[in-house]
Amino acid sequence: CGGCYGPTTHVEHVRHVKRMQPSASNASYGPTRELEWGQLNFLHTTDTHGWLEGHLKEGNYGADWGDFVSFSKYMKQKAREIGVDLLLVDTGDLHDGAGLSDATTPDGAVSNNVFEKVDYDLLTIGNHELYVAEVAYQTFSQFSKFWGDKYLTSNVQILNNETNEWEFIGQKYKYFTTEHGLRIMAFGVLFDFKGNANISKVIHADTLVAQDWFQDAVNYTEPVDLFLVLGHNPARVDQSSGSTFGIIHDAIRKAHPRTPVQFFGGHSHIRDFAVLDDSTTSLESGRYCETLGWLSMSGFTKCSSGWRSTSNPKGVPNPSRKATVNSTSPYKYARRYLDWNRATFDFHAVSGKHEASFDTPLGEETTSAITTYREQLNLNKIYGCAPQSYCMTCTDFNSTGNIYPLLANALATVVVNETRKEIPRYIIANTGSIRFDLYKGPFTYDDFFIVSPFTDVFMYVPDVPCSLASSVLGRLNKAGANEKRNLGYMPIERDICVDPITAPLGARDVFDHVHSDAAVTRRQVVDLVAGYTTKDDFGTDGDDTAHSEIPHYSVPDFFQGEGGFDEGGCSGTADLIFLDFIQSDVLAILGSGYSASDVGYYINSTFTTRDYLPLFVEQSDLFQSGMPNCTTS
Ligand SMILES: Nc1ccn([C@@H]2O[C@H](COP(=O)(O)O)[C@@H](O)[C@H]2O)c(=O)n1
Ligand SMILES: [Zn+2]
Ligand SMILES: [Zn+2]
Repeated sequence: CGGCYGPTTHVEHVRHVKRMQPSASNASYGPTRELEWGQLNFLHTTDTHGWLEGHLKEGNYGADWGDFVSFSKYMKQKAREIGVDLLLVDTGDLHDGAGLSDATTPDGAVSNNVFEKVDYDLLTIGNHELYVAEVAYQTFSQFSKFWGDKYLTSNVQILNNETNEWEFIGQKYKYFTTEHGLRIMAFGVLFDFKGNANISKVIHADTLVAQDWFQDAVNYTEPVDLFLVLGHNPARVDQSSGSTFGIIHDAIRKAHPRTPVQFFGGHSHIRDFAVLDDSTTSLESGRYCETLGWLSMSGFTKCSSGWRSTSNPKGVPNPSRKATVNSTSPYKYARRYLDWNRATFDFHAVSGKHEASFDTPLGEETTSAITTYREQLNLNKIYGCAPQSYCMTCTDFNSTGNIYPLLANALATVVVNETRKEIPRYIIANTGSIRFDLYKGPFTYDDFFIVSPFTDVFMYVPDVPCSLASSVLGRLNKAGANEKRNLGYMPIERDICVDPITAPLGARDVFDHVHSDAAVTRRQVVDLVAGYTTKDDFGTDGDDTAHSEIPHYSVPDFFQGEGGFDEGGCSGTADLIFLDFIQSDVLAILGSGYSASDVGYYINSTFTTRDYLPLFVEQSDLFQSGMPNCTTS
């Protein structure tokens, strides 16, 4: 391809990138260790956020949902062959992050159909299924009905608009017996989310555990060999994570001091594995179809559980670690974070077995359906050409390689009310409204959703004294975002501070390396592709493919664009513009002199965070000068 792009060659480029995924046959990159299979095994997805096409610009995460359909089918067959159980589980956040889920009305209208091709055993709901009433109703009336008793929402209700009664969106719990006899009690618990549309209710964990039905399920009349808790909830239970798994764990432990409890979490978008006690562990499997989580455990006996197969499958490695060093419990565990690419799937499926491919007819149909939907939604249409890559956290917040200075410029340039354009303005957004890096080269319709998927409206307070207006950003950042404060949630910063000048592989190089099509080719020079380098409670060997570390710089909670100022800066008054999503944070900073009655639409009720970047890209020389022959090189 040689880096050549144009409206018609882009799709070919996309296919080309998919074929450039790391090859399992090249020993210098990719997985090298077989998975440990236990008696009970899990494949876990979370926070897919519509990325079902896979990462078209990063070969290392380039498998699509069809590939996963095929791989998961293969793994289920393998589990049967070796006489063990394999459960497929998902922990929510299906929307807001890619064109396939967000370019339809409502979000998820086609992507949910694609998602449903995987034969999940259990699923639970994420906060992104609850922000918008229409999406919540779609989840209730379609998605939940499709999955039936597999969709667990132990603490989430919706107002049924036909009966006017509050109903659980899915099932409260599920008691079932696996193919090999394990008796499992499962729950699905969303963190104590407060931003849900008011047609839904999130029952907080401390209330949930006191409810009669929950206590009855924990003290079930039938035997339980394992409690399984899926939750859109950080896996790690510490004061700063905002996870409510600790409350659920305590409630189960009060009744069952030794029965194993297995948690699967999400929401904080990280790879993590936490040990809660001798027979309780908790796995979180990343985000955006970058990670497929693997958890296996053994230790069930025929006399003390319903298990009726061999104690450990033969011909494969088995879980070998107790949860804690001094554990007296019989359970042993293994966990792995698989990179989401075909080479990884291939390695764990067909490699060395002389089979041509792990693809199944349904997997291939799913891939074709994704291609068709993308064409129908015009997701490949190119709107501009990014002259360089801009990342969210791999460079310093104020540097030219960071996305926020670019977006501050975009806010200043295009968020303008023509009738007030002479009035100085501060435009404040939350950094969390930006969801992904922006890559050098063709900037497509899909990329608008990938970078800024939400529909948060630009509101404003007119004529705020400059002394006050100019202080709001700093004070907001000092206070932190309301949403995080309510949750007790602190972003989990990796303990990395890499100086781009002195780092062995400098920040700039790492960024280019990670984000370039040539990344995989360059592995011969740098040995490892940059990516996840996970440390969890079992150590540093969880990443199925070893990576070199990506620099990570922290970002404040808010950023702003400034427009309409003359050389003297702000004197007199200014318009204070902000997103409706952060209105309560802004009013809290403005203080008692201001209330919601002072707030109006700055442009109109439909101009949102989805609109400003497209406008900027179309208007700006920065993004138009490389057109129409846009290249990545
Ligand atoms: N309308 C919205 C909704 C959410 N956000 C941002 O997303 C964060 C939550 O995302 P998760 O995938 O972690 O659940 C939230 O904290 C906001 O930063 C937004 O900006 N606008
Ligand atoms: Zn998420
Ligand atoms: Zn979430």
